[in-house]
Amino acid sequence: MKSLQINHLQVCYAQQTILQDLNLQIQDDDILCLLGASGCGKTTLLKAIAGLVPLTQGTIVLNQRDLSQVPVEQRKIGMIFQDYALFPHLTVAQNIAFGLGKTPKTAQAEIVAEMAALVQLSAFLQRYPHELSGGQQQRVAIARSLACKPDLLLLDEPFSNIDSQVRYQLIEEMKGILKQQQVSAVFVTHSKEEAFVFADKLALMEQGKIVQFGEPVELYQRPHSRFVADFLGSGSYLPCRLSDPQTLESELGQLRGQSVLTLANGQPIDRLKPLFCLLRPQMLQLSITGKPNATIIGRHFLGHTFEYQLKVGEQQLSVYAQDNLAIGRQVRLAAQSDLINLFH
Ligand SMILES: Nc1ncnc2c1ncn2[C@@H]1O[C@H](COP(=O)(O)OP(=O)(O)OP(=O)(O)O)[C@@H](O)[C@H]1O
Repeated sequence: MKSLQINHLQVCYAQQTILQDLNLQIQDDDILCLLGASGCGKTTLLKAIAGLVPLTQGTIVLNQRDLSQVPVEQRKIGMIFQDYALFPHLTVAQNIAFGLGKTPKTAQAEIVAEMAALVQLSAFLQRYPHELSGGQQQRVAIARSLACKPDLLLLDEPFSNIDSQVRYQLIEEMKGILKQQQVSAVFVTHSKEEAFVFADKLALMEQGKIVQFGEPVELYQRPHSRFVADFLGSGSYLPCRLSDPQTLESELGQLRGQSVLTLANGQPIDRLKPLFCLLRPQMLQLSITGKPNATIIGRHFLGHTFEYQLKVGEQQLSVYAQDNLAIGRQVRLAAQSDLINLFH
């Protein structure tokens, strides 16, 4: 079975610990995203997997092979950077063929043709990198990496230089190509939107540690901490209290869980501590009928919808709504209760 396993990894630069006790596992052709704030150690983790920085502790195992003693060039790992790192004096065909030195020339030509077709650049084989768009250059970089049949592809902010208009189309294409070629990938990004579109698995990092790992939808809908909740999307924390093990009381009325309520991290609720319920804007419904319980105190027009800031008691909440409503208007706000995330 294909897999990447990282166990108790520690990496230090000089006296500073950058990654500590980091554990991670992906399987088959999963695409893993490393997401986190600047300086949290994402690139360092990529470099550790590639063999470009030494490990202080721990192991990295790729397809049951411990990489500890395996030199960079024998790891069967491809790397793609945000600046594509193409050779400017080589054509597209020569760039794609670059890593195929030992392969006979006729086989090289076949692989180049196959890879160029895969990334839809068959008509561009004789061009030089400066004659290509950013997206096309990135496709060449991917074709060059895949030509060597890697076991794993590492991508460091691969889409950050791509125009936002074509970025998501390129991401979809790249995802399709990696799935077709059955190649696992680990990629780094600052953008949660890119992570949601490209990743099968998401590892959210904070100060050299993975704070939550899982499918993107799982992290978004079931964040284990406020840090994860806030990193992945906007939301407000509504004070509430437990009236029975399955029911919450708040300024928005009652919220009822499908089973006994716990904190978002699975720990039991401490009834002596203040309790807050995470409410994403899309979990709230604003209505102009019904008994008002909220006042509009701010609004932004987003094109496809409005985002309103509402005051509910002493609390401020954000909500999306289609209606064009004035600041100061009293409205009725209700919360959807099937996704309750509670924090102290
Ligand atoms: N060669 C180095 N020597 C010493 N410290 C380094 C070195 N490279 C990176 N660091 C430090 O290690 C920490 C993690 O850096 P890293 O590049 O892995 O972060 P990152 O999450 O990829 O950040 P960004 O999103 O800004 O690229 C930072 O504090 C950085 O200053």
